[in-house]
Amino acid sequence: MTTVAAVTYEHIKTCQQSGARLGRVHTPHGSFDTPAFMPVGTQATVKTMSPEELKEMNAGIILSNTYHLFLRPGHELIRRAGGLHKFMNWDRAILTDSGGFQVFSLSENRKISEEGVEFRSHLNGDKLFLSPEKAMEIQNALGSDIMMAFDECPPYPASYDYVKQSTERTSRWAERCLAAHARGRDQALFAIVQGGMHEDLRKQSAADLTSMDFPGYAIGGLSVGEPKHMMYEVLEYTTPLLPTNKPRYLMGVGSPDALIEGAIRGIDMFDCVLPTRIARNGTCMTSQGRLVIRNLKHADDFGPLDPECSCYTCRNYSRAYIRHLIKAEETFGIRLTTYHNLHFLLELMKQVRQAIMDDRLLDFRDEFFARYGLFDN
Ligand SMILES: CNc1nc2c(CCNC[C@]34C[C@H]5C[C@H](C[C@H](C5)C3)C4)c3nc(N)[nH]c(=O)c3cc2[nH]1
Ligand SMILES: [Zn+2]
Repeated sequence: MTTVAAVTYEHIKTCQQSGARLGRVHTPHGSFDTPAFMPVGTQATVKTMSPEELKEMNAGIILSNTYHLFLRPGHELIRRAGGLHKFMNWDRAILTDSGGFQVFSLSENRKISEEGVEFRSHLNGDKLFLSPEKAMEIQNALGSDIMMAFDECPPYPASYDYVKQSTERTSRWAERCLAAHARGRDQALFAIVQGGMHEDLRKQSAADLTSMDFPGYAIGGLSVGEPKHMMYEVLEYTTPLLPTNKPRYLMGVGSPDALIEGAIRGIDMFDCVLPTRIARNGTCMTSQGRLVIRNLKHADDFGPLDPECSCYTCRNYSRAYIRHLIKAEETFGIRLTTYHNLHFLLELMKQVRQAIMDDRLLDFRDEFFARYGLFDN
């Protein structure tokens, strides 16, 4: 695993049929192929998975989070532990989100100002404050390979004027993040393009941020309840505004269909809680679509979750057994569904990369949808 001092993007080829790109992202903790799905580890763990299991399924990068780790156990403790990699025994790449999104989705009575966001902890009600500078301090303490700029993800729907004010503030915050980011560390700071569903605001945000020359760019403000076709339209006019020699990360996406459609529109990196979250109530992604293991019809089905899957769960356990564990609320049950769902998405991205290599990603999409049925969220 070659490691490099900073984060760089290596373009390998462009799919002649779809325009999607095959690449590799190199980081101080190893490289990963793109388009890539990044398993999410909210509280310094990908729930119920060990680092060894994540490596077994070839996860090259995982996500963690400023907001949750700031609240508990506190970033200073993790700094004293030697950083997040050491703390959670993960020696591959880590990306941390900046916390802004979670303040809006988790905490009560938050107050946003030019300075930053004041909010109450969703754990104990303590009054807390996040700002571009604070978000940089926390992520520097965590030692993640890729840090995200502190931004505001506007709610959907929102007025044009609200999105305009918010997007312009996010650009000013990005400048403050750059200034505050401890220089000389081998951590890469990615900017986050906002602008809601408005082409002129997306253009303005992309122009502001690309003029500051970040090593990578995320597209934020999507997957916030807007119709899928709207998200794809925004991607179609936003991705081309970003440099081709740097990674593009679509935040909070997504379901299998959205991963394929995003790759077709030039996205390299994705994160989504879906596979781990739905696994905890026994819902599994399979090559034939969504499978709810609690359904009675699986009670005496001694076949695997997915006959086409080669994962540890599908090689060793039956639907009947997994259904029993989930009904009995045995934690081994959600370990098995989580392992399978993560493996499914990581495998799907491997097939997407192969389809790009073979210049046939649009054909792959049609074949996938024909068998899968559109995943309904
Ligand atoms: C779902 N749709 C969506 N997500 C979004 C996120 C969070 C990405 N996931 C990181 C996250 C978020 C939570 C849950 C897990 C762990 C940790 C806390 C980090 C993934 C976003 N994050 C930022 N900074 N900005 C956005 O515009 C944004 C838009 C999103 N739209
Ligand atoms: Zn499986």
